[in-house]
Amino acid sequence: MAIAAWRLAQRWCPSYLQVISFPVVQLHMNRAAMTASQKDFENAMNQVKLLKKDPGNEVKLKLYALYKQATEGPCNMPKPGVFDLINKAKWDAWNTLGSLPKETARQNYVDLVSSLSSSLESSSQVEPGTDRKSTGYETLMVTSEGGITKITLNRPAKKNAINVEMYHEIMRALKAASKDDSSITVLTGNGDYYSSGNDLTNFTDIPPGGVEEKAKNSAILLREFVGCFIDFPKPLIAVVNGPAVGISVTILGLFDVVYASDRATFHTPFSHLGQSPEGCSSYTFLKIMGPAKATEMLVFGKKLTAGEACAQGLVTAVFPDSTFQKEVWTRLKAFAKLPPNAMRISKEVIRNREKEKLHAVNAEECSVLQERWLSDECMNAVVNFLSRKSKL
Ligand SMILES: CCCCCC/C=C/C(=O)SCCNC(=O)CCNC(=O)[C@H](O)C(C)(C)COP(=O)(O)OP(=O)(O)OC[C@H]1O[C@@H](n2cnc3c(N)ncnc32)[C@H](O)[C@@H]1OP(=O)(O)O
Repeated sequence: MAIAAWRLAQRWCPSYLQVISFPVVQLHMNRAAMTASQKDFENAMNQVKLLKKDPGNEVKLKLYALYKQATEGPCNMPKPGVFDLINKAKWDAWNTLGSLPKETARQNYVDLVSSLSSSLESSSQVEPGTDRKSTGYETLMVTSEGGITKITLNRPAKKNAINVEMYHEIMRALKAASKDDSSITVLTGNGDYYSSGNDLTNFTDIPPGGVEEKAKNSAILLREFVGCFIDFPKPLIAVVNGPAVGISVTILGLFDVVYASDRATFHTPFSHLGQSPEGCSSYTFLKIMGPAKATEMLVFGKKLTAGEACAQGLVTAVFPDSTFQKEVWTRLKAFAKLPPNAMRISKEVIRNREKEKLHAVNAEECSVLQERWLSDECMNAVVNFLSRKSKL
């Protein structure tokens, strides 16, 4: 069976990636050490064998990298030479995962295979209604299982920077999650980052109307995006698997629960970028941590550790990175078993009186930002990042 999968993989792989073999073979050697999640992992390997279409080199590299990370940990091989194209591509894919814990890699592997299984017409028989994967997302992985819809930001090579497509896809996924039969919704990131915030290349695609039109369109998009979080009707949980920057931090004030790995950091460097706060943080952060602490973050760009963010109320609980996924998902699975209508109505009672205020704050923040994006301070910061002169 393993050899058949390997042959299939070989058939899929065109020229320069031909030696990327699927890690099914090694998996069979590890059967003895199987745990519950190891079982899921093996099921995922079997799913791969049932795919009828080639998922493409990018996906195959992701599968390879996640397998290596899940079984061997962070990339420990010397970097291949520039002319060794195949091994360099594999090494790059693995190395991009940084210090992603083995358990997370295993989970991400399972999620990736699940999303492929639906989109590439798996021939396996999946019991209807037990484990649905949404297709048609380029920048996300979306799964719905056991009462939990999980939205995973999936641009790990770009530290899950949110490009225009991802803004739209997150809105679409949230709208779908608000209507599906899941009880709770989770947002998390694939790879070593939760998200590096707004993709700074968003500012480079200038329409015929020039930078003013770009700023206007961006403000409209941002307002709609944040509005989806304000209005989201079910319990919304952030599983912050690694560092979070910019808008991925500010919208946390609109989540109901925020769980963080102790590897996560929280950074809103708006002044450094010539920008101003969004995601309703100019209101929610003040309520959560008081004006002085909020000012340190939002005006002076102080980066918080997960422990500090928890002490200040932005984060609900922090877990050691090594047990993060296990501990968090145990909790989430228990929450998902609670009566869904009671949870939705309780959220409504807690949040509804603030909604109008939040929409007004959102509108004001977007209008201020629309001006900021046209400032020299902002344009210089973006140019400096894009010309590799500065990072956070
Ligand atoms: C519609 C518009 C709405 C706007 C809403 C307003 C939102 C505001 C914000 O979110 S402000 C925050 C913006 N984010 C940043 O300024 C982060 C910029 N990134 C960095 O400083 C660094 O990349 C880092 C500290 C996050 C990580 O550093 P490091 O570990 O050294 O990794 P790399 O820099 O090599 O990154 C790998 C790869 O990812 C690309 N990348 C990372 N972050 C972004 C980003 N925010 N935008 C675009 N690209 C990003 C980086 O360029 C590398 O790409 P490459 O491999 O070189 O192709």
